[in-house]
Amino acid sequence: MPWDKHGIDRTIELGEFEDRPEFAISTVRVLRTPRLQDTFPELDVRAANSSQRLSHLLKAEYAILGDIVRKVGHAPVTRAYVRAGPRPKLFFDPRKVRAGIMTVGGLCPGLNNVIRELTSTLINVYEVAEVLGLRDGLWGLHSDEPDEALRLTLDRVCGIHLCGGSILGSARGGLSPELLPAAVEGIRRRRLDMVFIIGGDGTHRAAGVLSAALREAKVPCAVVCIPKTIDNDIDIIDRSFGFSTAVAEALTAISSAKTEAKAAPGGVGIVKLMGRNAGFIAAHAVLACGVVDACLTPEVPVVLAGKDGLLPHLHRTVRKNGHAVIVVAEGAGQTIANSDASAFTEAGKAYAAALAEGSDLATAAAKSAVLSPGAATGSEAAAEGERDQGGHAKLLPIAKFMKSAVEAFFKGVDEEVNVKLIDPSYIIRSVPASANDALYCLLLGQNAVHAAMAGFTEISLGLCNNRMVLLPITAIVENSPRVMDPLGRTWERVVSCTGQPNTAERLTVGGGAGAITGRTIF
Ligand SMILES: Nc1ncnc2c1ncn2[C@@H]1O[C@H](COP(=O)(O)OP(=O)(O)OP(=O)(O)O)[C@@H](O)[C@H]1O
Ligand SMILES: O=P(O)(O)OC[C@H]1O[C@](O)(CO)[C@@H](O)[C@@H]1O
Repeated sequence: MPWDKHGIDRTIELGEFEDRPEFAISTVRVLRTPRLQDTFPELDVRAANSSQRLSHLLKAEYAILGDIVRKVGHAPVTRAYVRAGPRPKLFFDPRKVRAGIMTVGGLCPGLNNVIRELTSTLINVYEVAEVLGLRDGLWGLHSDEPDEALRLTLDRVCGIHLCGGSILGSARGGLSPELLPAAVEGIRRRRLDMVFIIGGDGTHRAAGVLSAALREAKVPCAVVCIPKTIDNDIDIIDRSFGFSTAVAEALTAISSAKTEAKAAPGGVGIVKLMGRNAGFIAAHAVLACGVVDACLTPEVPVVLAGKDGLLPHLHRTVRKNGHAVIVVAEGAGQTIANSDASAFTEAGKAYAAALAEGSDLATAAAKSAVLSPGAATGSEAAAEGERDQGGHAKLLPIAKFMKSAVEAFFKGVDEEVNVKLIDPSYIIRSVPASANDALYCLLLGQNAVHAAMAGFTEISLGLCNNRMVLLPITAIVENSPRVMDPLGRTWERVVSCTGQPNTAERLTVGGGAGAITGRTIF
């Protein structure tokens, strides 16, 4: 059957590209992926991949194009990535391989799936000598527990993916400059040929530092990262595993908020979701459930009063529907989160007075921009305050602030409001992976092992245009954590779904008179 059996929309002749050079690709540059062979050519065993379980061995030149969409003005040079998969030649002799696995950072649905798949691919496909599960993130490199206590076997990993969490434990910290030499020594002492480090952007940075130190110390150990974060803030890849499970779990909380808000007079449900720098979880949950009236994310300024004010929008929504639901990402509005919420009573009074005088809703909203200086200034405390082991600033409680601000505003309007704050918190990331994420984890685990066995190092991997590719860690960390484009299509969809005022453009021009904005804090 010919490939065009269903008919074709149009044919673009190459000649057309010649006339329209802005669409043409003349050069494809495949991103270089480091290999141990470059540093340790003398150790390259160049063994034929003789696994009985593999029949599709990839040729070195297989690559996946990075830019699928071609826009006017795109450079004629495009990126491509090395395709992941089993290679015909191995750097290591599988029977001698000793491998280590670690999970680093916060939990994420699917961690156990990846641990199980790494272990079973190493044992079943390559029949390696030893697989060790190092405990408590990067701290595992410093532990002197005997290998027997850490050994991962097929029995040990059987069924672990049915539970959330990580059987190895997960932690932040463990690779400060003072700890780095001991971490390298830990790898040398255990004679590890490859370490699989499952973690987020911070972990990738740590893995880059560790790889460089291993190279310098002449330790021939492959470092392969597997990107993990429910925040979906790792650059280049289509998505990180666990993200869609977390979004699905968030829908349960939003649905409860809707039910609670509907049942109470003047009900307003607020759901707080994770997302320190990036609002992907909040935005995707809002789009997926379709019952939310306002979404606050770190990327888009939070404007509470005035023409584009969220509070007048909520009042309108409650008046029209009897209730409203708000989703707040934890990193949103950090410059206002500890300002004086009671000041919004004045905003509510001014808004109500304008309505009573016969102003239309837009004019009344504009008049609500009457605020005490305490509310308008906010605070930068989140950037300066306490930090966790990963160096992240402890966030200010934006969801609680929103609850107080809504209550204060409705008090000023003199209307009843019942605000219910739901914080599903760690629930969304401690659940087992969905089927979709489980499948993704399987592909990641298998391909990570294939890459390490072939000698790739200082790399990560993931889906790129729906194909599994290998990526240098340096390329991953360059623009991670990534954030949602406030002027992009996802945010536009959120605004059209919620009906909230779009305050995104203020990111570039700063807050207008009377507007309260919460800028992004990185
Ligand atoms: N530049 C760096 N150099 C050395 N180690 C680092 C570096 N950045 C991060 N790390 C280490 O990696 C650990 C994990 O990083 P981080 O806490 O940012 O979590 P993460 O990997 O981004 O995962 P999550 O998405 O759960 O936050 C840190 O606790 C720290 O020990
Ligand atoms: O409290 P912990 O474990 O540091 O994790 C919180 C952070 O982890 C993340 O979920 C990323 O995994 C962030 O959204 C959140 O701020």
